Amino acid sequence: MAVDSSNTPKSSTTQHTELQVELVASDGSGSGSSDSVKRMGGSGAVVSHSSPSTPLSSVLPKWWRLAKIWFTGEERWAARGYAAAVISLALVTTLFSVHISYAQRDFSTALSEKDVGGFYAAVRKFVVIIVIAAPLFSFNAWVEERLVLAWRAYLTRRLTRAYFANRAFYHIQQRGDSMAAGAISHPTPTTALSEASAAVTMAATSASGSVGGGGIDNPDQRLCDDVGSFVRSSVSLSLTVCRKIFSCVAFAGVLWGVSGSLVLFMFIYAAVGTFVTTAMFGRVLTSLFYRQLAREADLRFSLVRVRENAESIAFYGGEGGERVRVLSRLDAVLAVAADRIRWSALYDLWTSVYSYATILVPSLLTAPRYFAGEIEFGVISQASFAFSRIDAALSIIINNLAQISGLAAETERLDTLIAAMKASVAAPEGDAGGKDSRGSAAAAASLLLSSAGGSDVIRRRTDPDLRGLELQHLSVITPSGSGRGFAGAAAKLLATDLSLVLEPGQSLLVVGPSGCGKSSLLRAIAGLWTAGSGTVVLPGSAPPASRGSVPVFFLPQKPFMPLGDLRTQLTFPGAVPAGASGAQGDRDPAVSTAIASARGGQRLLTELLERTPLLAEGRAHSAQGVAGSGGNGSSGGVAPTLASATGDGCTTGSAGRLPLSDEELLALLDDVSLPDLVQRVGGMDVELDWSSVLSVGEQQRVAVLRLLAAGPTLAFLDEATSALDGPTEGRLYGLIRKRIGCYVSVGHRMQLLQHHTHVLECLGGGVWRLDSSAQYQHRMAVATGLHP
Ligand SMILES: Nc1ncnc2c1ncn2[C@@H]1O[C@H](COP(=O)(O)OP(=O)(O)OP(=O)(O)O)[C@@H](O)[C@H]1O
Repeated sequence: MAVDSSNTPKSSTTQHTELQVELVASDGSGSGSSDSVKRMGGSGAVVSHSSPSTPLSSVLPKWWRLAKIWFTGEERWAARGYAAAVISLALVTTLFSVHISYAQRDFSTALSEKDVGGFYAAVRKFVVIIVIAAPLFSFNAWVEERLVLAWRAYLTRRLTRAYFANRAFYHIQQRGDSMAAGAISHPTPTTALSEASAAVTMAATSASGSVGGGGIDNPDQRLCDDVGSFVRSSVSLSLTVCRKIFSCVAFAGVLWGVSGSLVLFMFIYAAVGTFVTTAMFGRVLTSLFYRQLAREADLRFSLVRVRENAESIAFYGGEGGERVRVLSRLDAVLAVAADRIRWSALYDLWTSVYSYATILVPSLLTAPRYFAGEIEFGVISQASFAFSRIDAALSIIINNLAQISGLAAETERLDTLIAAMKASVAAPEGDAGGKDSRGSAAAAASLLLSSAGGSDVIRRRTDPDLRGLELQHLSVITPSGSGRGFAGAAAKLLATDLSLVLEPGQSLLVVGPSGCGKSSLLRAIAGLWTAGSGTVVLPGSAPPASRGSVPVFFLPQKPFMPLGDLRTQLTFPGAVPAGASGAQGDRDPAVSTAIASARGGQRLLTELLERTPLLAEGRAHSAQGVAGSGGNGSSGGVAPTLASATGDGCTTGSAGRLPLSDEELLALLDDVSLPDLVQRVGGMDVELDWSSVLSVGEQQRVAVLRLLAAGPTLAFLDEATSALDGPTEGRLYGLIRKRIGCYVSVGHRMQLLQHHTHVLECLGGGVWRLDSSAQYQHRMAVATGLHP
């Protein structure tokens, strides 16, 4: 073990106290809105404000950006085929409508003239048209539904994959979400207009997706509900526009034949109506949709949290507080709903007045010519029909404003989700965005680092020959101005110029007071945080001919139990069920390329896409993957191995690992003192809510089993045995010592000392000290007076 002397406290230059710089929250959503935080009257809760709600016209380019993901992706021919089919059907059905108008005209004229023969001829014509048109109309509806389904499936898959690429889910969560306190506050406006402006302002919060720290609210809801509604509304509105255009052209011809002045009047009337409608209701309804989506997601999230933490809440007796919190979120939903009802009523009143006027106009304008004997009776009804069709076409915004507003809100929310994913590629440290977009937070971080003598990104690389760990002048700072509850928080220097080399056979225990930065050091090594400077060098490939064989494996503080059977728990993150839809190929780089356009993202996403087929093929093909994984070690950049780190394990793509047989798993269960687990739960294939049925200590033993199964070159354990009794912890460390060549643990218990060769102690203010275990023990004994 080698250590740079600058890490010892004797250096006076490093004896500074905690450096703190006040940071201003910046917007990492990429939406470009500027945030400020204000205290709203009445509720007293903190609300994040940003620029006024986006006008509808600026949503169109964002909508197209989202729409073209499908239309230019790998399913583009299917997408375009569907689009061509529904547009053609819309055209055909419009032509049928024109025919129906002529049939109606003959029908009415025959009736008024008591022409029996003409009447039955018109009825026959009408029946023929309906017999052909009815199946066409329902076929049209069927194709439309299929299109919605195919588009939604594609878009959800693409966004979900991007959500998991480059750990976007982690960075987005780190940047904070709407569950921050201010998200549920509600203004108490006194007039309809102030309500409207409050709605607009509140909407901007969700529009930028930013609440107090540049994060986005409820990404899960965006992936599930918003994608579905976006697709449905897009299809329905696009088709409505197509139909309206066809109908406008077709019926304008019909109406022009009856009265040119009617056509002229129609256009002027519709233009004035559209202007008044969008000016009066456009922004308000759109912003109310934003608020509604965000508040409903908040309510659902608060209930999910209660379900996930049911036992802790019950132990604390915290149900009273939780009930109030859930009900306050319900109040926020209801308040938005009440606003919407009020504005919808006004909007309905306006559209009714507008529409009723159009019923009278055609009769008023054509009746004098009928009375003069210039036109027959049927022409009046045909003119009314054509007039109503053109009116419907020209009043598309007036009649569909509610749906347009909803689509605008969903477009904005998906657009900011993609922007947040891009930011994860550009600035994976969980900071408030890329270098350029970080604004004052970045400036403050740079200031902090310049005092620590660094750049502002921790570099990581792999060395195929390395069997241990190397830290070169590592400085780590917290992601500032980000994260839940960290909005505007001061950046904190956790390590300054830390250098060490850990060799095979050596092990390091990281100790220090709570909150000094032990786990954060592991976060920096794992690449979850990159704010800081220096270089982390990690093993690039697994030891030859070893079992599961991954170079590096992390066990986090909180064991993660995925959904699935017991085998999935034991082999996580190694096994992806064969044929699992989540692992289906998604090789078109549309979304991924968009996201990856930021610095370095392309390579990571390409790696992800390349690995996917193997993941999809699962256990059956994983043996071949081992052979392929030999070349994973690269000497520059972030190792693919680490790029996929999540949950308990950070392993080389799971495809690179040999599947474990049940016998091997049983033997490992025996090793980690869980010999009867399989029998107790009813078999390897049983699916349970594992985090509820297993004690925390049992979950930690399962996590250690995963580590032993992976057999990495280098392992990191962050208080991974903290819930275990002393003897069990000792037994597990005995196994780890035997089977893992090199490991780093974070822990508080003195008995862990005997399982480690070295100790890295955090002294605070970014200063660390490295000792051998014996030296450390001696120092402690002297400090506590046990040793002279
Ligand atoms: N996402 C974050 N954003 C900003 N600061 C953070 C974030 N996560 C942790 N911190 C802060 O970084 C500091 C170090 O946290 P860390 O989790 O590394 O502490 P630790 O030494 O492992 O503590 P413990 O022994 O209690 O687990 C703490 O002050 C913590 O509040």
